[in-house]
Amino acid sequence: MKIAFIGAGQMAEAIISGLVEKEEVQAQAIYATNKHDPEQLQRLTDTYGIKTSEDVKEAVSESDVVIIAVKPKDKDAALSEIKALLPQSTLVISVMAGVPTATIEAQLNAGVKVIRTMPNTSAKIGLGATALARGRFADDASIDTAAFIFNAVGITEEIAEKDMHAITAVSGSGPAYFYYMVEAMMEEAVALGLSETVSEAFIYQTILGASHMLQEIDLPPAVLRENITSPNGTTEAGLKALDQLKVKQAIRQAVKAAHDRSITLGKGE
Ligand SMILES: NC(=O)C1=CN([C@@H]2O[C@H](COP(=O)(O)OP(=O)(O)OC[C@H]3O[C@@H](n4cnc5c(N)ncnc54)[C@H](O)[C@@H]3O)[C@@H](O)[C@H]2O)C=CC1
Ligand SMILES: O=C(O)[C@@H]1CCC=N1
Repeated sequence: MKIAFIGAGQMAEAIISGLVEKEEVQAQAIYATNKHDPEQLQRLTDTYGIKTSEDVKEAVSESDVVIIAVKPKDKDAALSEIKALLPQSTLVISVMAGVPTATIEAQLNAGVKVIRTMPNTSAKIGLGATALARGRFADDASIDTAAFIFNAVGITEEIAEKDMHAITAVSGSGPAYFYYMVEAMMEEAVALGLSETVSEAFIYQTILGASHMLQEIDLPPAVLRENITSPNGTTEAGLKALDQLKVKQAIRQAVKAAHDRSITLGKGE
């Protein structure tokens, strides 16, 4: 399978890195293109052994799958550039937040097969989570192809397209919220006198352990939390501070804000 990436930034690199590492797709069967950043293209070639070019023509006309990985604001330019080059049989996969399949279909040739996805950057290490939604002309084979690509870099699930905004808020943006929490914990750990090295080692291991507990122990997060919280103990004191500052509501508001922004992004705002 030959895959062309239109847009070779953070998300494209995460997918490319995961794919090449897993050896599901040959590096030489991956073609990446972008705009105004030849250094990034050269770096991708040097790092992953893939083909790169600023000229989309060869990449698109030779590929079975074209992955649109530009920012939503750049979609019109990117889609109009590939429209005439795209063979009818090519599957178009979008990773763009918010952008409906109908918008992409309207800007390409009639009947084009489109799969909209929402991956996350953890694809880079094979631990991504990618939601898939089919466009009007996509069939089971289209979903199978998209699932093959994204299963190589994590888990996948087909969902209804209307749920894409919610999944974007939860798993597309989600890693950033955990990094934010780690940044805050690191800052206070150092303020309390721990070295950066010790803080990093213990906080990273703590988040890894908590994640594995959620995955491997058949208990809801609330029970796992209660198991750590001794009456009048340290955890209770910490959680009280979180409650007083309404952190739960703040996190819910963050997810809602990301969801709402996905909707407006999709409208081109
Ligand atoms: N970064 C993330 O965590 C995630 C990003 N996404 C989506 O992935 C897409 C890309 O995001 P990032 O990789 O973060 O952005 P980025 O800014 O790192 O990369 C965008 C790339 O598109 C290229 N580009 C711009 N206009 C172009 C054109 N007309 N033709 C070809 N290339 C063009 C740029 O040169 C750049 O390489 C966005 O639509 C975003 O919503 C989805 C899930 C997660
Ligand atoms: O912030 C964004 O718009 C993209 C989509 C999901 C994660 N990053």
